[in-house]
Amino acid sequence: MNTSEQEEKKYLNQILIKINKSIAEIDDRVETQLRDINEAKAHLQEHKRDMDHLEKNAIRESVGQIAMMGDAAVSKKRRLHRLRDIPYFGRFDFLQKGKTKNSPIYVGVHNFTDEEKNENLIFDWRAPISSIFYDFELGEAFFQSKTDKVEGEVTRKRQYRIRGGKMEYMIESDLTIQDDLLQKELNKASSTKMKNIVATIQREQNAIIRNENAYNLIIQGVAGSGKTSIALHRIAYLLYKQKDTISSEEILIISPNKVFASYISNVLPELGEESVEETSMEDLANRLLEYEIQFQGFFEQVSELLDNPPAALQERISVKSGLDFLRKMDEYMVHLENKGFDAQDITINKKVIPGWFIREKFEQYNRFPILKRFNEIGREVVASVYREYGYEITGKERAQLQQTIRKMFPATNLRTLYKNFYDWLGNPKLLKMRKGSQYEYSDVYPLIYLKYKLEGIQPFYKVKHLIIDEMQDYSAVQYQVLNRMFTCRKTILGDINQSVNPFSSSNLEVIQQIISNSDCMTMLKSYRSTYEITEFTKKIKKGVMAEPIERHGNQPVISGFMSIGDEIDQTLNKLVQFEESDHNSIGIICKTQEQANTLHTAIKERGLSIDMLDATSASFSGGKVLTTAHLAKGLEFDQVIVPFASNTNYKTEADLQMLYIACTRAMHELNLSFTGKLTDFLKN
Ligand SMILES: Nc1ncnc2c1ncn2[C@@H]1O[C@H](COP(=O)(O)OP(=O)(O)OP(=O)(O)O)[C@@H](O)[C@H]1O
Repeated sequence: MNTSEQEEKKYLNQILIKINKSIAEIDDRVETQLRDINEAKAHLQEHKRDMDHLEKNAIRESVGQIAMMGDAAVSKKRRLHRLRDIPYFGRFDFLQKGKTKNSPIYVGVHNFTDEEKNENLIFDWRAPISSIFYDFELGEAFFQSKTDKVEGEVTRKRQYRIRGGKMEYMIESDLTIQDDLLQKELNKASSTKMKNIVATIQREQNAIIRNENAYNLIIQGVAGSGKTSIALHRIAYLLYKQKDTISSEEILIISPNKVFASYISNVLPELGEESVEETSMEDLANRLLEYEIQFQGFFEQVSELLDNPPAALQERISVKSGLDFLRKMDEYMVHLENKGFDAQDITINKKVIPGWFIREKFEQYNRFPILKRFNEIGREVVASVYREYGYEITGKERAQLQQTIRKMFPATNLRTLYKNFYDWLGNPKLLKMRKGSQYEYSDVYPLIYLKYKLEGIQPFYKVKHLIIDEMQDYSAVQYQVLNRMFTCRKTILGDINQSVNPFSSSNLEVIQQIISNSDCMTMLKSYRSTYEITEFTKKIKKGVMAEPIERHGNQPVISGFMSIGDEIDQTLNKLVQFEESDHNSIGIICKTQEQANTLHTAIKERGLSIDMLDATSASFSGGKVLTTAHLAKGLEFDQVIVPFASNTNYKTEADLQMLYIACTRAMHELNLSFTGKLTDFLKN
């Protein structure tokens, strides 16, 4: 039963031998299959002339089948290679009620079966029985099998750290075990890509990952609570549990930007699943608007708001993001329906088609969006002229007819109708175009909503599960559009305290109001930062309920300077010191891109290097990074420096959010600096 560590190591070696044997068997099998394919192809080539159609097809089919078996073997081999590195990370001994013999259950990233003995040696972390590992300590326990609740007792529990097939350590379970391994994991320096947390998933996180009952699941979690990690593990879980009904191509993630997407890109492959498609609200908008409309990006909108925004801009943004605005748009649609279409008599070849007939057809086709009705009305007119007068309308007359019908409606162009909407609203100033006929970002989703109403847009039926990260950054209008475009199940996650645009953000109530049939789960424990950093950030945003993990480090330091030059100098010194530290990454996080640019120039002048992230960046490489709070959202660094924390730089509600986001990116160390007076947000 592998009681001692020595026995565990011996057992590990036996497992590795079996895994290696399986790999060798697959290699043999693939080699044979390859030979079979080549022989079949050669045979086909040689005897092509003597074969009939059916014989040729039979050979091609069998080559296809062997190739498919080959593909399956390759992916199995990939899984075995992963197991060879880390075969398992946990074990528990479960004595099922009514049985006398308990069996050790080893839990790993994948299943592994001894095919000769037909014995499961490693259980996939997503298997029903593996939930015991996450949900229970020693004592009574149960799991839900496909059909029953299976009860029993956990008599032993262990966790292992195995890397490269070598056991680095093993922890025997008592009640605090989870914390021991978790502490070790969290103490580690950051990595360039987000890691899987499969060995240390916490109970409340497990409940979210395995929640299959909720049709839509909304997760509000404090900074660093593992929302993104959990969402990715949930995808892996659903792909495993519902493999007959959902595949990775049918899952879509809406994430804030390409940098973030690159940062999280390793988690699913590490868990043995294919990556899933990722998009952003802007990419999606372009798709829905068929790339025909130019608009400002979200990043630019946020930048404008951080730079003394005019009150009118703030008003335009907040008006256009609320549910009331949508109601107005719906009223406008009713107005267009009732009063917009001005049906008139039409004369074709001296034959009159009365206006009432045209109106009747307009109303009869009300299951079509308005702009899609005109062709139908035209068809009806053609048929009726033939029926009533026995006259067949010519091609030219037909084109003329269509044009006449279209003219009965104020416009058929989305842009014009959108503009008309503001005139109808009695507030034309609410629409302000940017240079080059570019729309403001706040107009993009209202435009899509109007397009949907006027022309109809086909929903993305192929997507069977939609994940929306950073939910707080999307407006009610955006949720309405998403809800119509994606009729599938959704997992929506975010943190209202990390909104980068307070004028258009959505809180939980708004989201729940729009995404009906949703369950909400809250995560309060914060895993990313040390106790000291989490407590510090809680003072910046009062009322945040984050519970810090008991992992201690240095107190955050705030340094004041007499001149900006001195402040920049110290920032550069810190960058030099970082090279000698144990840390893998440092993030210098500014409020605005302009400030980041200033620092970048100073860094280069000093002959130092740093990776600057801006709105055009597409990947995250860790190490030394200079960026803005907006782009740093979702990322994390061993050490964070927040420069320019003065009362002139951080003074508005939007600034406060940025400061909070910047500070919560720090895992182990946080330094802030200012010139002149410290921002009030840091005085407590
Ligand atoms: N159970 C866990 N075991 C180990 N590490 C964990 C666990 N939960 C979270 N973490 C770590 O905490 C950090 C934060 O996780 P993640 O980025 O998923 O949180 P988040 O809630 O999305 O954060 P934010 O909203 O602040 O961007 C990551 O380093 C992640 O690996």
